[in-house]
Amino acid sequence: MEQSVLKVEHLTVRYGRTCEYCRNGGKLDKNTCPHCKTVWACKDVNIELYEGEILGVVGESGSGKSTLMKSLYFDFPVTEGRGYLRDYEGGEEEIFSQSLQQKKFIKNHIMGMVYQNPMLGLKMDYSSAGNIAEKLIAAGHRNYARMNDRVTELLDAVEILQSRKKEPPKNFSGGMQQRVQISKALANNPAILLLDEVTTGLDLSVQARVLELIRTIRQKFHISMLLVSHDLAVIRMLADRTIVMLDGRIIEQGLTDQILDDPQHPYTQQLVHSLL
Ligand SMILES: Nc1ncnc2c1ncn2[C@@H]1O[C@H](COP(=O)(O)OP(=O)(O)OP(=O)(O)O)[C@@H](O)[C@H]1O
Repeated sequence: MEQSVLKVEHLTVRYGRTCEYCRNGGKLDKNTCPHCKTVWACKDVNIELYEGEILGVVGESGSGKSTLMKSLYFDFPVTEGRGYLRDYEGGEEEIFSQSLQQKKFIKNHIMGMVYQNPMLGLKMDYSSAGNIAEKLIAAGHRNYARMNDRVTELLDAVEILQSRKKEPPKNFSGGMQQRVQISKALANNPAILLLDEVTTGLDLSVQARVLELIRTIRQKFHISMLLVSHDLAVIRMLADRTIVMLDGRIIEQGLTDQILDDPQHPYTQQLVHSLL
């Protein structure tokens, strides 16, 4: 088996102080402790992401998908669990326990994130080129000409006209904002791209272009992606393998075709059949 680029073991994220009942594995009401009301947003999640693959994460609203992505990107702390990146200290160092500075290094060099809400990933008042340059500078770039070349290359890759590179994303349509966000996330050639519901809320035709772009980027840059979506059509189009989340836990995983054509868990069956 080839080496994974990302390995996550027993990831748990909870909101609340917990009580003896839920700490000892008492039955939850969906993801919430009936006694102390602690929310177990992710519980004992294990993931391996391999080089060049797209791993889909699907599940209903509240199943823990965004929590998983945001905790992988260190947007908030995990309660328990371990993570390892092939490109960080050869996969030998646990990432969640690193210092803030090391986490920044990982975010600037090894992982890129594209949020559902472009306001979380972009400075809406900066120029698009400035947004990308910010990411390059954070990774230590200082040479203006080289940065300018890289910005040109990235905007070309996401099909944003060079004539618009000085415009701020707030002037752009939702689909264009997502493309600027993708170019910013790719700025420092990360090994891994995290994509959190990136086409949700876009018109169907715009959605199709963004999805096509993601496919092209995977082929061109051979980048590994973790792709969260509640939309099975998006998952079918892009993901090689898929994990299904319910109430903070992974309940089923496998090759995407297998999961969608022959779901085993009753919840996945319901999810798939509701689309037929
Ligand atoms: N700050 C918080 N405090 C308490 N509970 C929270 C907090 N943030 C998220 N949750 C809860 O954690 C659970 C997982 O939420 P999360 O946003 O990860 O789900 P999701 O699958 O991404 O859903 P959606 O698609 O609606 O964003 C939900 O029950 C949510 O209410």
